[in-house]
Amino acid sequence: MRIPFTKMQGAGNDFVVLDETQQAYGLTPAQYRFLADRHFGVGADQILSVRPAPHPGVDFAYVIHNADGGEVENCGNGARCFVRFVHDRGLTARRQVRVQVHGGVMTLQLDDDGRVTVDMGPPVFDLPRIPFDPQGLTPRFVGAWEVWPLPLAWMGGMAEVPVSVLSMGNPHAVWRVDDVDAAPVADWGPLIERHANFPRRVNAGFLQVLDRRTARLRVFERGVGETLACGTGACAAVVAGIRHGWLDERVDVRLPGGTLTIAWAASQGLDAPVLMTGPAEPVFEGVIDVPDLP
Ligand SMILES: N[C@H](CCC[C@H](N)C(=O)O)C(=O)O
Repeated sequence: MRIPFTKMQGAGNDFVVLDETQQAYGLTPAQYRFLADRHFGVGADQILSVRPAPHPGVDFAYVIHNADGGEVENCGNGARCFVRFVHDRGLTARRQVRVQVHGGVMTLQLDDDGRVTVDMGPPVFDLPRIPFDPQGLTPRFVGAWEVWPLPLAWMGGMAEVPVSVLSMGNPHAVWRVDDVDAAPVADWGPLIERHANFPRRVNAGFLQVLDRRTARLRVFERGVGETLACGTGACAAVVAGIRHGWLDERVDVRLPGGTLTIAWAASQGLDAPVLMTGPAEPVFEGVIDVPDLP
């Protein structure tokens, strides 16, 4: 099947974007994996599908597949690229669009300077909705909020990682570390991602607080591995930092691929929406023959 696509990136988190507003390609997980493959396909962290609005309350549907072929609930950097894509292709004349994702409805605003602000909706802390199974774990409190001591089997022994858990439509575990450059992202990221207490796996964020308005972050993403940036991960890390009293309500998050600005007015209530601002750039367009893969 010959498919046109647009390659895009948001702070180095990269995507293959497909316009399925006129026709659905009906791709299989193996075909999504092919598109994401950096040697045999186009290469991307996620595949984003633009689809028709499923109901009058939104302008489009937004479907996301990780590089491993699995469909997921949300993608923050992808949302910024989404609105840039639909505007640049003339699928809408509006600079603000609402999209339906598994994780809910988001409002995307294409700013005059080319950056994009996304209303990501409120964070979710209800453990079963993350989902996180606390079985066998006893939390301790930092500030007014739990930290869960996650046991990791490592080098024949047991390590313990203190994580804050929440959902931004997709699951996140955030660990505050002293130095992200020295953090065991490659070794412990996969162990956290697939930990038994996360029934649908989890995105693992490694947060370093520089000051109350500046943080560094590395993310080992569920279904991908370490990426240059993770939008929902930056949101989750700032929410965790604010709840634990480490951060103010507006933070610049420095990721390896770029900086995102996250704002969460927690003083107005935990159901306040999280706002994310950052770049969204097209890289190239192309056409690719996707083999029949069951
Ligand atoms: N790996 C994530 C999906 C993409 C999230 C990330 N690329 C973002 O910008 O939010 C998950 O499995 O939940």
